[in-house]
Amino acid sequence: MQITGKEFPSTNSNHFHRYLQYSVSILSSYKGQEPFHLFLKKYFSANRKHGSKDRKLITALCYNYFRLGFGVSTPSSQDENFLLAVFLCEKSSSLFLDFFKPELNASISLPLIDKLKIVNKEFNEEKIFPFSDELSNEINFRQFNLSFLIQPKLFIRIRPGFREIVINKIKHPGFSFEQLNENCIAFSNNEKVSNTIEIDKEAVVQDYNSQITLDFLKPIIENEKVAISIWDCCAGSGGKSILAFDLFRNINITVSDKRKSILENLKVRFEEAGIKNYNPAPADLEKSFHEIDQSFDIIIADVPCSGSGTWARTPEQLHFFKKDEIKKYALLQRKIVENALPHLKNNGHLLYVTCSVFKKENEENVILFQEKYKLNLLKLEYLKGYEMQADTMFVALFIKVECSIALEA
Ligand SMILES: C[S@@+](CC[C@H](N)C(=O)[O-])C[C@H]1O[C@@H](n2cnc3c(N)ncnc32)[C@H](O)[C@@H]1O
Repeated sequence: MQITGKEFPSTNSNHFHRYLQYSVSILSSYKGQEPFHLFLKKYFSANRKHGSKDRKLITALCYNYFRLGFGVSTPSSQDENFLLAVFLCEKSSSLFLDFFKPELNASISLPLIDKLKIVNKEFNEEKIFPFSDELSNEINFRQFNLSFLIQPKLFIRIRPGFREIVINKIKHPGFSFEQLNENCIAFSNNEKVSNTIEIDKEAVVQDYNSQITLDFLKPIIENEKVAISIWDCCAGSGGKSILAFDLFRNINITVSDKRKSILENLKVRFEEAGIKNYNPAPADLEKSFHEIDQSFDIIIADVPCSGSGTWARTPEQLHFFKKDEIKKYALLQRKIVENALPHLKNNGHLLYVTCSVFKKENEENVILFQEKYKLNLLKLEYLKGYEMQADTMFVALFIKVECSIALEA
């Protein structure tokens, strides 16, 4: 959403002031208790006075504000910070900014690097992300910080057999899109692709890097003559499992998750996707569990995590995430892997995935898995989304060399 100001019902100065007041008041009542988009949805349904243009503008003002993270150097009023955020995060001339700060609006279309020089007394981009001491050394700190000032793209993955149909559909209504590889299309985040494409049947909405998380499994599965058994043990609504079905024909898949409700979503998505042959089972891997009594060739552990590699999509997390949660996630991830491992065959593979940039959840867990669980690390990689308006993910592939944890009877 661009705040050009053309969308304002009038250019009356009262209007501009009111938008700022609404946004300040919304942010003062938001304490990070739920994702900001859900909070806004509730606010707008309780405040019917805001029409659709108001809603878009207030939403954009608030998200831009969150994008500043901890970068504001000098104490200034919240109004000033909202205007600074419009200047840094928007790309084209804004009547709104022009009203309050015409001198900044005159430079709004400059490259980000030049805009940062203009406001270098008020804003330090190296302070946007507040957890630098927890960040993996693999992540380029400056680029990662700058990525928060730019809204990530929306990505879809075209499903097998639907390429022509999807490309024709998105060409016709004049969507602006970029084809990144055979199956991956990027849109600006405002494009309403779900009105045009049959989501989950023809294409899935899936981040660019999420689309390549299973590439490490290709050499293991592709040349196998017999069917490979896979357990997607934190399956959520099934993004990785649908990807596995689309990539590999010779697999049997079991999906589980702690939340029964998300498995219901998975079932709906699988139905849309035409996937019938799978075993669903709720299983909380933090505890010992009895719902799964089989051993698998491959376990995909796309574990719950801080999500810090996706915070450019949810920049409110920069303000509300608590550092001590990183350790809690790292411990939960260990527990999940520990409880899943007895169900991995000897010489079977564990694919460990997070969307975190924190070393505790990634490299440090990888070290622990090797030492404590006798897994051999084959490969690891950060899939760096901050360079391309996508999510950043971490993937590590292990092989189980000996049965160190016995399967419960
Ligand atoms: C990163 S999400 C999975 C995303 C999913 N694989 C996808 O690609 O769409 C992590 C999932 O782990 C699940 N989870 C959290 N705690 C768990 C636990 N103790 N046992 C099993 N699953 C858990 C969450 O419900 C969530 O759906």
